[in-house]
Formats: sequence, C-alpha cells, structure tokens
Amino acid sequence: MLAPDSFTDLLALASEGARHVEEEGVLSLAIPMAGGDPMALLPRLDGGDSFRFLWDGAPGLCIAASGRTNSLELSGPRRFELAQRFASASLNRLAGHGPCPPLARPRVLLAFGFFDAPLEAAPAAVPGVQAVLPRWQLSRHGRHCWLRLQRPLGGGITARSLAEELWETARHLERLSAEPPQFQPVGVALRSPWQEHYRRVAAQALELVQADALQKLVLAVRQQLTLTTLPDPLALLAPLRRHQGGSCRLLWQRSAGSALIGASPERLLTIRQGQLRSDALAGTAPAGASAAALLQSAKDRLEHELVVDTITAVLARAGLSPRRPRHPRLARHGQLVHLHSPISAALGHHQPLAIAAALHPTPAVAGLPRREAMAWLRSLEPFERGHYAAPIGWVDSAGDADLRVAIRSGTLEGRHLELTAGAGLVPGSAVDRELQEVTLKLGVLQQQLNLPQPPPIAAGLSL
Ligand SMILES: C=C(O[C@H]1C=CC=C(C(=O)O)[C@@H]1O)C(=O)O
Repeated sequence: MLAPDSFTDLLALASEGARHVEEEGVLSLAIPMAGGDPMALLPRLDGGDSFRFLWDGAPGLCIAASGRTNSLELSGPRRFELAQRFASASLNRLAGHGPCPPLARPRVLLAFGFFDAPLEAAPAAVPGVQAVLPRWQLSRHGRHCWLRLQRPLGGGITARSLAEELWETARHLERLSAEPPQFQPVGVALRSPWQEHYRRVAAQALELVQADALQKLVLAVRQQLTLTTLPDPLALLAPLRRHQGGSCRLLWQRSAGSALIGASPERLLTIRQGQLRSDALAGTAPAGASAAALLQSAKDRLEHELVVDTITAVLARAGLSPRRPRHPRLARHGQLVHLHSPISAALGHHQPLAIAAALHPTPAVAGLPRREAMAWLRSLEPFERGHYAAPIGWVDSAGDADLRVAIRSGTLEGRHLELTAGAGLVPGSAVDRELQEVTLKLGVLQQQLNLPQPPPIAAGLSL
C-alpha cells in the first residue's frame, strides 16, 4: 500500500507496523495531505518539546519538523561517524513505514558546529553535532504533501492512538492551510561595530597569505543586533523566500529561546539515488551590470579554483571519480553574484556523512592548508563560529542526503540576533575590498530579513 487514503487503511498499516516494533523501536506512519505550506504550518506542529526545523527549498523540497523522538548531541573528532551511526540505527529501527515517495521518507535531521567542539563546554554552546529523528515531519514538493508521525509505543501510546493522532492532525492542518502567516515587522535598536577589529586581523591574515604561510583564509565577522521586539524566527525567515529564491532557507531551533536562521546558497553535498553533487562557491560581486567582470577577476578566479581543486581532490582521495566543469559560471543569490562550479560523482558504497566529514570545511569557508587555516581562524576571529559555515540538513531512509553550508545565516537568542559573514583572502586581496565584501553580505542579509537597513549597501559598491 503506497498511500493509506482512508483511516481504515492507516489503522491496518499501524497495526501491522506495531507487530514489528522492536525494543526501543519507533512506529513511523505517514499519509498524504492536501495542500499545506510547511513554513506556515510549522507553528501548528506540536512535537511535545521546543525543537523545530525548517528546510525551505521551495519550489523544491520543503520540510517542517518538530519534537525529538530520538536525538543525539556530541562533540569531538568522530562526530560525523557517530552521527552517521545514529542516523542509520534510528532509521533502520523504524517500523510501519512502507514504500512511499522520496519526499515522504523518514529523515534524520542534522546540524553540525563549524569546529569539532566548542571552545567552552557551556550549555548554550553549539555542540559538534546535533541529530534528531523528529516526532512530526511535514514535507512538500510541488503539489504533493505528506505528514509523518513517529513515536515509540507504550505509556498509553498504541498503534490506534498514533493512527488517530496522525489522521486528525492531517485533517486539522488541511483546514488551516489557506491561512497566510501573519508576521509583524521588527526594528533594530542597536548594531555592534566590528570594522576596526576586522581591519587589524584581515591585515594580519593577508600578511600570512602573502608570506605563503597560508594559501587562503576565509575570515569572518560577526555583527550583534539588538531587535526592538522579540521576533518569531519564522517571521525573520519568511521574507527570504521572496528575496533568496535559489537558496535553501533554514531554521534549526534547539530550544525555545535559541535558533539558527539563514538562506544558504551553498551545497556541501546532495545525494540522490547514488549520485553526489557538491558546490564550489567562492568569488563575490554585487548583482548588476558589472557582475560578469567576476569571471575575469584573477583574484576571484584564484579564490574559486582553490575550492574546486580541493573538493575534487578530496572526492578523488575517497575513491570517487569527480566531474567538474572547465570554467565556473555566475550564480545569482539575491543581490549577490558568485562564481559557481557544480562538482558531481557516483557515490559508490560510501556513506553520506563519511563524505561530508572529508569535505568539511571546504576552502570556501575555512582556508588552505585546512588544518593551519582552522587554527588561525580560532586565534584571529574574536567569537565562536558555532553553526556559521557548518553543514546542516538531513539523511533519509533510502540513503539520500542533503547538507547545506550555513552561510548567510545568524543566530537568534531572544531579542539578540548575531549575523556572521566571511570573505576569502588570497594573494591579491586588499583589506578594504574584503571589508566592503563582508559589509555587503551583512547588509544584504539584513535587507532580506526585512530588517531596517544600515547605511546604504550595494548601490555603487564595487568589489
Ligand atoms: C564565507 C562566505 O561566503 C563564501 C561563499 C561564497 C563566496 C565567498 C567569497 O567570495 O569569499 C565565500 O567563499 C560567507 O558568505 O560568509
């Protein structure tokens, strides 16, 4: 039975699934739904705790999820391997989920930190990885929409109660679907300065690349914004759909008061039916008539080539046969244009997170050589990167996966929003131009979050 389309069918599926639930196993049921926008419906999915996730690739795949049925949080150099093990075990132990279209498959959701471990093990620090098998998963692609519910049986939860909860929630959400989300505009009371410190450390980083101690360093800045009201993170994300069409809009809400939001233009890896794709994205200009000059800029081409070469070499070292385009193309993301090279390969027998471990962090967000660059980032950047530039996404029960790089992002803690943006320094870079580039990236992000603008951006800015 591909799609249970009556309650009787669903109940039969649930009862059959319940017979196969092992100890600590979870019953996972899904049904198709009419309509429904995951972004608008996420607040209506009560997962029993404060975890919420949104993956908004509209017009492609959108997923809203809430509640933790199983979860993992840990730090350390084995985080990718242990997250893969957790994901495979959680997905293999699900009972009740039969064949379903790819969009409806059960998924383990993943948010990594940029570094293996935070510098300080404070409770609010971002751990090396968080992995969640959610209670609710609402997924949509085109006109197709499915709702999935996953819970362990016992303690009053039976196959019947689960089937009823899923059926009734789907009908309830269908009735709500037409309601557009209502969001109030948010103001900015305060913006922290970052420019002076950046100038100093960027000059230091530039000396390192000019002296050949590093080939490239992607130095980031962080701006703290104090907002005038307490915003719903979804309120900040909603406008990005309009402004950042080609990106994937992301929300990772670990607890009620803390959320990562962003619109990532960069794919660390996507796996579909055994085919892998990774994006080399580096080299930036404001969108406009002069953006095509990026293709002729020696400094941007070098910055980009280092990323393409590294991704290709990492995949080849893992035993894959990567294909790369001969020349980069221009990719527009909102008001920014980047050099872009999609790299693809057949995945073979590899597990998605083993490849992610080898790829992260690419020189689009860290530098070269990787180990030295990471150490310099820790000493030059005056903040914890946390989720910034780290992989976030999902793996599903058939081995498909999608991990985006959390750039063009920020974290929201109550009324405090921290935005982070970086730019690659290579021989030929100039501190002033890099400062303009990160200013532009921060400004564009604020504009896209519908926040009032800092002093004019983009117009007339040539990088
Ligand atoms: C590290 C960031 O962007 C990367 C992706 C595209 C272009 C980049 C650049 O031109 O420096 C960066 O490599 C960021 O936006 O924070």
